[in-house]
Amino acid sequence: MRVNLSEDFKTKYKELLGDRAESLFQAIEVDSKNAFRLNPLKNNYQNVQYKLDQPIEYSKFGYFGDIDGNSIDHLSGYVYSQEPSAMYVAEVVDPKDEKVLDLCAAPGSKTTYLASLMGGSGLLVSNEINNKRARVLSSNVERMGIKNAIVINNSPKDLEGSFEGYFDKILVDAPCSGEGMFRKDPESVQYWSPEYVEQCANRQKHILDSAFFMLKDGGTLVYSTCTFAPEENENNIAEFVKRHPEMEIVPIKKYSGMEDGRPEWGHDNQDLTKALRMFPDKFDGEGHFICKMIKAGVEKSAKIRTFKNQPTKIEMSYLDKFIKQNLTSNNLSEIFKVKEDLYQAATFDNRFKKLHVLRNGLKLGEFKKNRFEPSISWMLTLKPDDLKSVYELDDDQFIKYLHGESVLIENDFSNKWIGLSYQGKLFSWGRYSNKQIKNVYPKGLRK
Ligand SMILES: C[S@@+](CC[C@H](N)C(=O)[O-])C[C@H]1O[C@@H](n2cnc3c(N)ncnc32)[C@H](O)[C@@H]1O
Repeated sequence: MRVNLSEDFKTKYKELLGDRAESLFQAIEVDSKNAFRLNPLKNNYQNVQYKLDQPIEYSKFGYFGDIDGNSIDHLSGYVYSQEPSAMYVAEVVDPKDEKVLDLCAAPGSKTTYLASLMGGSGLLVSNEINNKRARVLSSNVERMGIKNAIVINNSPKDLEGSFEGYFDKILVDAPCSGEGMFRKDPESVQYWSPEYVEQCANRQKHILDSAFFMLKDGGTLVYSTCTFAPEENENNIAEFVKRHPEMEIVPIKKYSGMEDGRPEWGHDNQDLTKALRMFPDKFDGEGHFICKMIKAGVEKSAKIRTFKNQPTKIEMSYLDKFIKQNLTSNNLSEIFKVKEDLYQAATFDNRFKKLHVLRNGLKLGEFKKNRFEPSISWMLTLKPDDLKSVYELDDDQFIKYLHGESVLIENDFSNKWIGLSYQGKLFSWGRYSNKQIKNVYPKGLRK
């Protein structure tokens, strides 16, 4: 036995699923299939070293297969590893040029997928309550070259005060008992107990109520979990729509192997057949539940009160000089400063000022004594044509650079800040001086 399911767990699912329970238990013993997504925000984004011969039919960017976390495709944000079932969640949200809240967002699989679908338009608010996890979320947003996201670290309750009726779409990818992930992460079985399932259901209820409060009339709420537990899925949704009759469950397109939600597990609410379940004995992915709901009423846009904290004239001149020397054009807009850091904002809405913001849009760099120094986040959004100079590293130079070493080269460059690429993918700035590329790869990313 690879996964040590408890007797309580087995008894519960035998009661709920009858004869089918055995096939579920057997599926939990089988190795899960890995998958990854391409990132359409990148230049030539399909140009990756991995085979793209097993596309996932319900995902615009997903493929079955393994990726290597040390590969250039991963480091430069061309690929993101994601379990196949989880990929469908962002597709169900279907975000457009609008205000989207991902309320439980770390480590960022769904946020980065939402950003891929938004293609740089609209505002993506990626919130995570746990600070350590929020920082991982922020680094994934950076790696994937996302410009239109603000990453915040607050509790759902903290957000309510500022965002009543604000968002067009909200995703609650809730913290759950994780039963659907047992086969991918067998260790997690040890945390399971009937009481833990109840605790999760109770926490989810509060998160859902916060989401309801922040959703605009006519807005869409998508709720998802990676657990089988009816308490956390159908039952929670049935009670939620009872508390908030303005919410209507709406159908989700189902692909092969996807099943209807079970009304008998949720107060016999027949609308739950419109929700979606993925069980690993019938579906090529881990266990998941998704429900989509719409809030009654006509959409009206929340008024935005703006703030700005502009760089000084002299700082602007450092930035202009940097751009003139190193870039082919100046496409920046909406820039603002936080301490010495310069950002291109995802939002100037005042409401975010009170929150714990980890990044608002794109960090461009920072002002040092009498100059501007660019940040890697900016590089991860650039294309080779945006830069005056790009240097393609060979295999040895790439390994050295990732270690934090400088690299000697034959070429001469007339400018100082050059784009470094490997296998045609930009992944870092390099500081050129006298036939040497000085290492500026962030210490935390070195290998
Ligand atoms: C299932 S995970 C989210 C996964 C993420 N959406 C992704 O696709 O990468 C749930 C997240 O909810 C967070 N969380 C825990 N308690 C919470 C609470 N009371 N309110 C909001 N989020 C909470 C956890 O820290 C965790 O990061």
